Amino acid sequence: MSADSPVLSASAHQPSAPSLTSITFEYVDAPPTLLDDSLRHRSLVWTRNGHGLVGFGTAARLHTHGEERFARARAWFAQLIKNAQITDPLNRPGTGLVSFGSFAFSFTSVFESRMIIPQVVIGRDEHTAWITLTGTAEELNGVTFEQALNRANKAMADAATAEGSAGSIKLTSGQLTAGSYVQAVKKALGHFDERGISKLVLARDVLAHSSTPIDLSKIVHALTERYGNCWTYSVDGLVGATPEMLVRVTDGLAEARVLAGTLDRASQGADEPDFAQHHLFEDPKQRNEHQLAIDSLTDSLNPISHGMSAPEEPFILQLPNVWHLASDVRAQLRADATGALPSALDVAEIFHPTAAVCGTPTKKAGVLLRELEGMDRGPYAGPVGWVDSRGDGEFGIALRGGILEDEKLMRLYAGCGIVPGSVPEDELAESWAKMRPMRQALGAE
Ligand SMILES: C=C(O[C@H]1C=CC=C(C(=O)O)[C@@H]1O)C(=O)O
Repeated sequence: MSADSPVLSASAHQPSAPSLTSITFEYVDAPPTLLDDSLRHRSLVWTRNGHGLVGFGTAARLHTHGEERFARARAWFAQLIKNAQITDPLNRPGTGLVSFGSFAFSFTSVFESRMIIPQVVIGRDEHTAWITLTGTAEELNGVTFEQALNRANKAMADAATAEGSAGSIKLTSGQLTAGSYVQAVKKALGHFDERGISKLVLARDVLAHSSTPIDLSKIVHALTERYGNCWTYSVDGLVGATPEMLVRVTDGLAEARVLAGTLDRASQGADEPDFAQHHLFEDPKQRNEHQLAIDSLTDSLNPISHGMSAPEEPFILQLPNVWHLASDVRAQLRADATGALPSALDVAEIFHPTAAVCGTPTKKAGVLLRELEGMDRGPYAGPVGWVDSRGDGEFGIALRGGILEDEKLMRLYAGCGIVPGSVPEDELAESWAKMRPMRQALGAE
């Protein structure tokens, strides 16, 4: 098996699921820095504080789009699990057969939502580490741990890019210039009453042109070092570090981190120690924006769960670039009539798009944001993460990131929740603050 093995792929029109074999080995004396050491230009990444998954190569993939993108992905993955031979002595979240996934924000997007089963997965959680190989039965017949380790090392070498000197970065406007973003925010505020909208999240994009090929492993390293508390992701050129967990499912327990309400840390004066408390936690506009995001999540979670716990008040999440109002919500998922619990992918579909990335009410906000942004968000603000054959998994919201459009060009995105009382120029400044992690990772500031 090599990165050049024929890829078993399926398109939206021919969703065929191959017969795969998947073998997991415990990696007993793995170094603590295992995941950081594994990051490469073309690796698939989901990591936080040194835990998570790094994948290499493609054993199978599905590309799909449109309104049925999640349903097709779920059906394909279910069929694939049914056909698979899985040997997994660890039986933990992220071991055994795993698929990475990245989904377009909108059903109108030309971006192809995708599921990718890597040939090699290196994983680590707080207790142990592992290597999973996935391929045909023939390829994996009699494979030992030492061979698995060799294959992992080979996959890492294949996924690396030639070291290039760090290039210079130039930022230019994307589909929405700074001026047209301010105008869009003004227009949004003017439409709220007549359209019955209480919150709209408007995004914009910026292009980062590099003088040399962009090495994604350098970006991912920079993000994990500085934003270790966020979930760093890299899937087929979509890369970033999101602070927002759409849903983590572990054995039927669903957990989400809802964010809405933002303050740029660069705006704090030296003589204002309680700055975030005053300007974020005690600000009625910010609290309203946050409450709308909580309501949207709990409305989606209620019908599929019981025993929900949501805090009465948010906490202040401090990141290197911004503060956010944050709330951690958890609930036990309900089994369906057949006794099956919803998977992380099922729940991601149900939650998407939350009011943190679309608005309230969802449908009306979605229509207005397409009108005012006039751009294709691609996978920005869509679910990104992984799911395993048990249904455990994690999907974050693809924020604070960018998409590699060609080897020297990356498109960065950021959006801001607009509510009555929002000041357009402040929202533009906030969008810059939200792009800071990627601008720094690219060396653009
Ligand atoms: C839409 C984004 O952030 C969301 C998440 C947290 C706080 C937000 C805000 O305060 O506007 C946004 O709703 C983005 O980073 O592109």
